[in-house]
Amino acid sequence: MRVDTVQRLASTPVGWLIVKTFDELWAELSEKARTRPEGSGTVRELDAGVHTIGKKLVEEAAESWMAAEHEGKHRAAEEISQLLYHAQVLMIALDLDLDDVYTHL
Ligand SMILES: N=c1c2ncn([C@@H]3O[C@H](COP(=O)(O)OP(=O)(O)OP(=O)(O)O)[C@@H](O)[C@H]3O)c2ncn1[C@@H]1O[C@H](COP(=O)(O)O)[C@@H](O)[C@H]1O
Repeated sequence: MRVDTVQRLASTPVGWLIVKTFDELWAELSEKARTRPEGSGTVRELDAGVHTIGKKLVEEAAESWMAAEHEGKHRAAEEISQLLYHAQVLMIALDLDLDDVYTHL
């Protein structure tokens, strides 16, 4: 593990370690969309289009809900991370910036 990653590690309320923040994921996915590296699932998903991304988003929302009700908060956190990932992919597909969303918060 890289030294800067170790330095950023911190305990969370659910006892996990932070390895990537929302903003860091956004920067990474934006770069992938720009450079289109081979083997990137994000590039594959962007190429599949808004309909496919939207279905993944709804699927992860449902899995987050089910995990929250029946599988406990650790599993819910895992599913919510996937929900955030797919939300970011959908934003990139629509050429939305973070500020376009933040303005509604
Ligand atoms: N955080 C994610 C992430 N979350 C979810 N996914 C994708 O979404 C899929 C989850 O959907 P599925 O429900 O079908 O998968 P599953 O195996 O059934 O998992 P469960 O939902 O049942 O738990 C995963 O297989 C990944 O393809 C993600 N793909 C990528 N990332 C991040 O995005 C970065 C860039 O990824 P690439 O573009 O692939 O390089 C990576 O470094 C990761 O940090």
